[in-house]
Amino acid sequence: MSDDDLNTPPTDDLDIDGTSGFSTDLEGTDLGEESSNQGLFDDLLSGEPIFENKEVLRPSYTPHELPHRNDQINKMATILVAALRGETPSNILIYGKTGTGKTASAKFVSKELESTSQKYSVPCDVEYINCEVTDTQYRVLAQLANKFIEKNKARIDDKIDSLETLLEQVDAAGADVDAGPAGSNTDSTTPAEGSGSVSSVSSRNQTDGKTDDSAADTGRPVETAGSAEGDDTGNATPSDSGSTDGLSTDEATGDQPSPDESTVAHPLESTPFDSRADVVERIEQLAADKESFEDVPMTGWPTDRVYSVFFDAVDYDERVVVIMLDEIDKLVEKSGDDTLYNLSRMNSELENSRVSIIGISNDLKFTDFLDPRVKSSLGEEEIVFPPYDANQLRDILEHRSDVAFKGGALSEDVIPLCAAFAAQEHGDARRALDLLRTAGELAERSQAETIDEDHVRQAQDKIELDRVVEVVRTLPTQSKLVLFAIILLEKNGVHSINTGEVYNIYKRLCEEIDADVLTQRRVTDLISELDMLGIVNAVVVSKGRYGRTKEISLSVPIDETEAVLLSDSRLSDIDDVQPFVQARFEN
Ligand SMILES: Nc1ncnc2c1ncn2[C@@H]1O[C@H](COP(=O)(O)OP(=O)(O)OP(=O)(O)O)[C@@H](O)[C@H]1O
Repeated sequence: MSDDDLNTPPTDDLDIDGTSGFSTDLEGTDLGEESSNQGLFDDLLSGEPIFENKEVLRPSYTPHELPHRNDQINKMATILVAALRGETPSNILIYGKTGTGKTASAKFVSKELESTSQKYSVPCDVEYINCEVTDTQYRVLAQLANKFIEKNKARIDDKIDSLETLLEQVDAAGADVDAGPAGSNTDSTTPAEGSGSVSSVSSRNQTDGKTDDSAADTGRPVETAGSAEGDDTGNATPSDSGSTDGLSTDEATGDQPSPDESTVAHPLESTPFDSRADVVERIEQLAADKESFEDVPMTGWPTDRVYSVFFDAVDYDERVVVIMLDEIDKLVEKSGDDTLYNLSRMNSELENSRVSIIGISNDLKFTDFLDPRVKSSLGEEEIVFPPYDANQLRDILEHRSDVAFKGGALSEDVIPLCAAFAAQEHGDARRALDLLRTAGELAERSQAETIDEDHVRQAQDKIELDRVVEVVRTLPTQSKLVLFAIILLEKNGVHSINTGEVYNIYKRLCEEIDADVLTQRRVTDLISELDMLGIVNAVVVSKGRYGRTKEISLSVPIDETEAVLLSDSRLSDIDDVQPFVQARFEN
């Protein structure tokens, strides 16, 4: 706390009626009782809002429809349907430029997969990881381990609930249950029936050593009671066992009541349990399993321990697991291909479950850095997402704008223009949606009644500037120094800047802030990188017998870029830059 802070009276002491010295700040403001505010926001609210629901234009919104992605979505579904048949789906590599709907389509398909798997009670889990955020093997495995532990615990709770209901039914039947089913209960429905957890009572952890042939074990989809609408996927086939209780009658042991003895089944009859004690023992064992799960901390364990916890968590139950690794190239770039290697060889060791990987990337080149075995395993199936053209982008925007804007808020040429701008970039739907949203915001800010072409052009400039600011802000210091040298030259009216001139000023700047001085060759590379980022334009020109040289010019607004550079605390130490420019002809 500063001295000033200490001298500031607590707000409770503020005397707004003007009797104390602190009232001056509030002079002229009307805080009268009849009006609790002064309409600061009223004016802004009074304009007819342009947006009906702005959220649908934000990147976080998941659309229900994805026009122009049917082929890719169908291909993914055709591969992943294997999971619903209890088989291991091939691994999939999805690639395409940014904003081509890869993530949105993959998430859409995985949602459908999970809901269909619930419908047919086929255990299938999809886990999504964004490798730009979770970018080390440790973090990926830890995150997956914890997610599966959570799922296992939830499943155990369901199983225990189901078994406790079974116990209640056994008790209600009131027979000599330890002697086997007596057939005296009045409720013919076992708790597992229609509970949606058909696989639950029949896990590999059964202590009685019995197996059941429920769908969960064979992987065949079984309709649960209440969800037997039939096969609307055209792919999954409901169980033909004719038994929907998931607990095979083969398991029932003990004295089977003969049909004439009783027409009502005992609660334990079609279960793997012989007695009440068996059920109690199973509940205790499940509770002990749950207790034994230990969450992985986000740092600190040896990686092989994390892997082994993850492995056990996945293998705890019979299921097909689909692991979706978005921005998979970032993971490989940051921490190599160990994670992918470990994930892709898991299936040969798993006993109960099967793992399939979906990798999503903007850039196929990352596969060059993969071990050939990982590369061929990961790329079993490849799905390409081509860029959208202007017409497709127009459709996408039209779908969203119906919900996003008030009727009549868009003038006719707005959507075609947004689509055309985004198509010029690289067919990026995210960019198109950003443009439309920003144009709407600019129109709203200027209290216009409709969004017009001008708002779209302003939005394009604003987005471009935001991009430049972000790129420049996150450059490494050395690149910032090179860029600063180019800016200084341009500001001093130097045209056709060459690498030697940039290098001389760059060296002076380095000395000024005590930074390492790189070689001219390295600085030439940094200039090429700035060129690739679209911040400078560097063209090689031939100087006849003097050889070839690069002519460099700035491609971004000079003042804004300089301001961003000077907001870096190291560069802001450079006081008087004028003398540096004199250095450009020195060697
Ligand atoms: N066909 C489409 N229909 C509707 N919206 C779409 C479509 N394709 C993409 N979008 C929207 O565009 C935005 C970007 O899509 P998405 O995140 O799926 O792209 P991506 O290819 O994964 O990009 P990146 O590689 O940068 O992650 C999202 O808001 C998404 O909802």
